[in-house]
Amino acid sequence: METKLRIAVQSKGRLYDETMELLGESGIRLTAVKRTLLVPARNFPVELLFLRDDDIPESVANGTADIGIVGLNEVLEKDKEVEIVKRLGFSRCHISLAIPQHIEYSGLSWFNGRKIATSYPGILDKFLRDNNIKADIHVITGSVEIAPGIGLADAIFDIVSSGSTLVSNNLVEVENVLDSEAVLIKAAGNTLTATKQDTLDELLFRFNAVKAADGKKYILMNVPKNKLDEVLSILPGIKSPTVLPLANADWCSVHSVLEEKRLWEIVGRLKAAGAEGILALDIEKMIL
Ligand SMILES: Nc1ncnc2c1ncn2[C@@H]1O[C@H](COP(=O)(O)OP(=O)(O)OP(=O)(O)O)[C@@H](O)[C@H]1O
Ligand SMILES: O=P(O)(O)OC[C@H]1O[C@H](OP(=O)(O)OP(=O)(O)O)[C@H](O)[C@@H]1O
Ligand SMILES: [Mg+2]
Repeated sequence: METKLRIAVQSKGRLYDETMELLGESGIRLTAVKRTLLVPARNFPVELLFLRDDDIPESVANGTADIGIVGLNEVLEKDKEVEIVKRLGFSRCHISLAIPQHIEYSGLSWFNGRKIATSYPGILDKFLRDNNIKADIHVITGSVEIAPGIGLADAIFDIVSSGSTLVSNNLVEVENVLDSEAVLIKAAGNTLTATKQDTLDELLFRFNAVKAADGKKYILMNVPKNKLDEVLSILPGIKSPTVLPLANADWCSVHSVLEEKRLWEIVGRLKAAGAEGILALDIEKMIL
């Protein structure tokens, strides 16, 4: 029996790079650069099945793959028998209704009787039914944003991230229907073999360690002992900061972990409090 955990991943596109980065940071090395559909890892009992993202939910539901990494939007759109094991926090976007900028939006009822272009008819149909709106859904697979401009539809329902595609097509987002991100899925109600479950547990453990380190910095500094209390009161620390003696008995070395977004604010306060020789380092993994 096959003992390798088979993971369906996007073969190219928006999810590909970050999926491969996450697997790489989790220590998984592939046997060869992909060009074949199925590539085993050389140091971990997994193999990657490279697919179009549209096919990932079905491949997991029917057991072709054991797990998959795909956008939540595709999972909901395809509506296959899969369950979400973990939200992965990358490829964040939302799926929204947008209308031409010049229109004064009066609320959801504006969509009654309108024609909406989308690549996500399943999610849109459910949203419209839940809100008692009767609109005409026009399915197109790409370049959805140009539909209103060429008279193909009154509005669109599509992926929005920075919003720049909307702006360049003179559209404005009026309803955010779904917040999406990459998710790890498995077949609903299906139990993996004990060996594959062990592999999945180890994989999730590593993903958590990679994610915990994300956006964190390790900082260390020299502090005069008479300023130690003040410096410690500035540091948020995970539990409590490490304080180590130095050759000069009047000084000590303080180590801690900070959120990167607060780094400059905290460093400024540490300097003012008397800390010197402050170093801020990247953290690769954090095992909590
Ligand atoms: N601009 C964006 N910003 C962030 N995430 C996005 C963006 N566009 C798409 N995504 C996410 O990445 C997923 C894959 O997008 P991509 O454009 O690669 O899909 P695709 O063209 O359908 O690819 P495929 O060829 O595999 O079918 C989307 O389903 C969505 O979850
Ligand atoms: O809000 P924004 O940051 O502009 O991102 C949104 C756009 O990104 C995606 O398209 P992508 O750029 O992947 O091109 P595609 O049409 O080839 O999918 C999506 O289909 C939107 O069109
Ligand atoms: Mg696709």
